[in-house]
Amino acid sequence: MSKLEVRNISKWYNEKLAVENMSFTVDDDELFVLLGPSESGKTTLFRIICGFENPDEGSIWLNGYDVTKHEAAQRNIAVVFQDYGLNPRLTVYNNIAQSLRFRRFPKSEIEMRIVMVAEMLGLKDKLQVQPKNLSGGEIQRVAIARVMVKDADLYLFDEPISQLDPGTRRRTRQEILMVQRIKKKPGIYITQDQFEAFSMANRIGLVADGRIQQIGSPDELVQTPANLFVARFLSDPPLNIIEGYIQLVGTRYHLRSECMTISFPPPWTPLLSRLGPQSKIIMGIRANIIVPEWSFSALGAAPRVMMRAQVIHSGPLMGRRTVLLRVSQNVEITAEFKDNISIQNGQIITVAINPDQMFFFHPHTEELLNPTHTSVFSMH
Ligand SMILES: Nc1ncnc2c1ncn2[C@@H]1O[C@H](COP(=O)(O)OP(=O)(O)OP(=O)(O)O)[C@@H](O)[C@H]1O
Repeated sequence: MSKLEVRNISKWYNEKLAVENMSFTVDDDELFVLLGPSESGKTTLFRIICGFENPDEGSIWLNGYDVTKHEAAQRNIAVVFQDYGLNPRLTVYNNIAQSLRFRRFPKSEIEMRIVMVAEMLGLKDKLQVQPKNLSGGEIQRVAIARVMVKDADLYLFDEPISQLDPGTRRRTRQEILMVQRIKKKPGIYITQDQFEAFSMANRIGLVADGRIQQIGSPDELVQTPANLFVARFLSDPPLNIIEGYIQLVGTRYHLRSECMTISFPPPWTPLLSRLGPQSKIIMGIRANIIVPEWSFSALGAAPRVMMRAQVIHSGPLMGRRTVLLRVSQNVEITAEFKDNISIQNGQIITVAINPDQMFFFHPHTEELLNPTHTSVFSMH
């Protein structure tokens, strides 16, 4: 068994709690992506896992052993750093060989491993070159080659491709996935880029303000975001956020906002009654769930909330159309229509939203309110 366990890690820098009670495990053969905005605590946790920094609380377990007190060199971890960490005075060959020499591998074994990895990563002709004579993509591949020659218990990648052009990024992502496939060990990949996270991760740990906001597969995070932060972070175009107030009419709760009224089916009643009368609720509406009148047939029998809207602005976006709509005097929302039908500014259209695809968040904690985790509107 080779597995990483991060248990209740916290780290303070003076008054600042950089990492707060973070816990997760990464299994063999799994690539776990730590995704989050700048200053969310990713690098601090990464340094603690590597052994460059001590946690104030919690422990790190590798292969069933507590390695929290082990020096970095005692942990068998392979790392690709953000700045690649190559030695500029050494050739590519010697940069790759460094860690194997440190571990006293025989010369012939070192050569065999380097030749094999250089072949795989297209670096055969560069082995005698110094890093200053390499392109950004080649430097990146040398950094990957250095981790690939090792037999580590854990592979870590800290924002390794943020400085590369899009084509080289794509290639490098494939190479990192190849390391995972070949090594079959736990891997952690750190990034601020949601596209990168979604294209690589088995599971994502989304972090903000030093805390893990949610852990799950890419689909789980998109379909059931734990809170408003997660829903916003994973929405592009940005999430439409509308506030409404609940009202009990007879036995049923309604949510009234300036632009729409939604009648909640009975499974919502216990949850809404706990919020109290007239409580605020935050609605989150992704741009791509707003359906224009000419596509209503696609909704079939799905429940829908209808709104009249005036087109303020519309612009093409890679085969789609992003449209800014005014749906009431003070509320504008962004919709994303799949078809490229021509729309005029000022035009009045009707749009529909399936409330099962909307998110409702607690007014104070901003956690997702979901009474059953199923599509309750469709059933009533
Ligand atoms: N050595 C340090 N001394 C003091 N504060 C620090 C130190 N390292 C990090 N911090 C603070 O801890 C918080 C988390 O920083 P960290 O570098 O872990 O975030 P990050 O998510 O990796 O950000 P980025 O993506 O920009 O690298 C930040 O507020 C940062 O200013």
